[in-house]
Amino acid sequence: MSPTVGILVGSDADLTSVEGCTDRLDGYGVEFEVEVRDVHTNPESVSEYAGTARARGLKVLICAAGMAAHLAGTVAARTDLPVIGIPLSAGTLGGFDALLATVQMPEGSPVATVAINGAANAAVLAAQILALSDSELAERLEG
Ligand SMILES: Nc1c(C(=O)O)ncn1[C@@H]1O[C@H](COP(=O)(O)O)[C@@H](O)[C@H]1O
Repeated sequence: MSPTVGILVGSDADLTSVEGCTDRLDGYGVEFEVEVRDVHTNPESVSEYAGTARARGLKVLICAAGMAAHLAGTVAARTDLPVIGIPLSAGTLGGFDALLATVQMPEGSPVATVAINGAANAAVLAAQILALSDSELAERLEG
């Protein structure tokens, strides 16, 4: 099956921070893909990913980044798919910078933001969204 959840992280160093998300999605039997895309060094690559996501069968996007975390907001500006943001603790401000950068989106481009390092809840939220049109997944979530 092709993935329904696309997970982007801003850096290779962030990959371990989304393991709580990928482990949960695995447990729910949800197919996902994980890619490293950095909007600061390669904004075109982030735009391309977000702009083609729906056509490639993705239904929910999850973006995790620390510090000046513009990744989720940029993705949200380029797609109508639901976007979940995971602010990561990194640098000197403990993730508060990433939290504000992720959550404070303008009207019309929401990012559903979980807690700092809240990777597991991002998976739960993504699965809940998918379960709206997938009764078998809904049953697995209840169980
Ligand atoms: N906030 C972003 C974005 C982005 O928003 O696209 N890309 C990387 N980063 C963050 O910068 C920090 C250092 O990244 P590097 O490891 O690439 O130097 C990480 O916390 C990453 O999430």
